[in-house]
Amino acid sequence: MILELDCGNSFIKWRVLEASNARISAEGVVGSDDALIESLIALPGLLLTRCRLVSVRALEETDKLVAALVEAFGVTVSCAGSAREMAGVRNGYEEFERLGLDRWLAMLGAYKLASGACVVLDFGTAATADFIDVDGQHLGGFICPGLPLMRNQLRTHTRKIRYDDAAAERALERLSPGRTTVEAVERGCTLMLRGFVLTQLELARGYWGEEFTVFLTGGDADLVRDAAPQARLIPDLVFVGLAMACPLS
Ligand SMILES: Nc1ncnc2c1ncn2[C@@H]1O[C@H](COP(=O)(O)OP(=O)(O)OP(=O)(O)O)[C@@H](O)[C@H]1O
Ligand SMILES: CC(C)(CO)[C@@H](O)C(=O)NCCC(=O)O
Ligand SMILES: [K+]
Repeated sequence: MILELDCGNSFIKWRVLEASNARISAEGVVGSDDALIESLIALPGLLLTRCRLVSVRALEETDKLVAALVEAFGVTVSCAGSAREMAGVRNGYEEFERLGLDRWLAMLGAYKLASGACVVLDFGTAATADFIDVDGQHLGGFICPGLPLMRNQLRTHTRKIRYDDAAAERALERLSPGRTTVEAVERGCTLMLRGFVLTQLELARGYWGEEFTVFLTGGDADLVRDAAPQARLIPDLVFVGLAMACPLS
């Protein structure tokens, strides 16, 4: 069995694949290294042969996680690394190694699935956009605060914005102007993300007319789906790219 990990800034997304047919036999989202190891140990019949991971965390944090995996499961771990070019995609950053690896892998996956010009929109801790031309050239991208960061900035820097997660979820049943604080904040931030999507689509039309594919991914992608009805929602886009960057044969 193969363990795949996407280590973001807030969460670790994990899944276990059968080595023979690449079917997903278990998956989850956890908040810490310890929670990951616990979730995996709890799986009946787990026999890990390999592990591949992508991390946007600090090197020391990633090394610590790798060491914990080796210790707990005796597994060999491959980590995705930066590249100037891979699978037909050319990294557009001035310093290619500075581009976030989650963005890079999502781009590899997107370009493979689209076989043409595409925009990748990822909604996690940060919201990111990346543009890939029909010939695989990465034109660059944008990084903004995602919903969790926007919400937390408001909570942290104001005295009177306080509410719980359940209220936040209820507030998003509609997007009309809020009549309570929680509605005003949750709907306002959601509209910011939708505005972000619309702007990226406008930019893409400027480059390519209607000849491009839009990909949505990340934990909050669902919240912006209405803004891009033509988009392909691919929650595991980073994992698609991870398999390309870290082949196990
Ligand atoms: N099962 C889940 N556990 C945690 N968050 C979830 C879950 N499902 C959806 N989410 C949403 O996903 C968001 C987190 O996004 P995601 O997991 O893509 O990235 P992340 O690890 O926070 O950050 P990064 O962008 O660095 O990968 C949260 O704001 C939350 O609302
Ligand atoms: C932007 C995030 C936080 C999105 O997860 C990640 O891709 C990252 O840390 N990137 C490094 C900076 C950059 O991509 O320019
Ligand atoms: K991510």
